[in-house]
Amino acid sequence: MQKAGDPISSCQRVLADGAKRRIQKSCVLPLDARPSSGGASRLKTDQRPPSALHIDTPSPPMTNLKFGNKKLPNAIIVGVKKGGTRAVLEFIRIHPDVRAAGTETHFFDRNYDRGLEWYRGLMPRTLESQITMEKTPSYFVTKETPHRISAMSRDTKLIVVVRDPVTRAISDYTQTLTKTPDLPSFQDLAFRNQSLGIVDTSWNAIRIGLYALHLENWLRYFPLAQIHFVSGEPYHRPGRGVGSDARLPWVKAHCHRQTLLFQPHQGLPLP
Ligand SMILES: Nc1ncnc2c1ncn2[C@@H]1O[C@H](COP(=O)(O)OS(=O)(=O)O)[C@@H](OP(=O)(O)O)[C@H]1O
Repeated sequence: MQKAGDPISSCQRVLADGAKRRIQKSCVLPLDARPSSGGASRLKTDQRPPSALHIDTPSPPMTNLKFGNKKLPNAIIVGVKKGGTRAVLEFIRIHPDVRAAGTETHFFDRNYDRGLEWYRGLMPRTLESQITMEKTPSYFVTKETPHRISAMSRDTKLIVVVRDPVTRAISDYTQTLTKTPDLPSFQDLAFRNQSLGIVDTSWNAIRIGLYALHLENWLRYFPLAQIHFVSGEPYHRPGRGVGSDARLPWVKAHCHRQTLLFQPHQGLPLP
């Protein structure tokens, strides 16, 4: 693995050229893990001098190669919805030893009946040394999920991205509002009695933010040490959360600040 002080690597140059992350990650593949190329059809491998094996054989485009196997995730971002989970996953997966499912699988809450092989099929191919991840924020508040994940593997690392529950609720409400424009106001939904200030904790946008309540369910199946909590707050400031985040030192190690491009208004690294 590259050290923080190393000069710019070929991987970083690829990133600087604007190539896709998939190519960037291929930079770190050990030579002995690369499959032999299609040049063998012209000359049998055992007829060739050993020195020529890697020199005069044209390589197929890297994007056409399939490395490794699909594995069940070692780590899952289980929540919380609107906590900044996408940003955290995108920053973590900059690390060349991490590969993640592109979309939310919802396996443990909506698709459990499809079985583990279906779930495995959604995962990216990884080498032995690489970590497989996925994120589905609704897992955190789904009663069955902790038990189901522990049945898959009790060693699964869990990541929970938390955010101020009030701003989280507003973010959640705003998203719903875009799909349902005639939704009652936030205040109408948030309070059971506005004049007495009694909050309606049964409203989903509020209920999701009762982190301690949901956590109790997880602690029945996983020790606290296996659950990693991340504050999503730094990720909510455009342009922050990467170079300045001491918890993600590998981001600095693998990417020069200048090569990390940001989506305007959001701050996610470009795919
Ligand atoms: N760096 C960065 N890039 C992009 N978006 C960021 C980032 N940091 C935080 N956010 C804010 O996180 C909110 C979305 O959270 P999630 O990714 O967990 O949403 S979801 O549950 O997957 O729908 C959503 O919050 P709101 O804007 O308040 O709705 C995003 O703006």
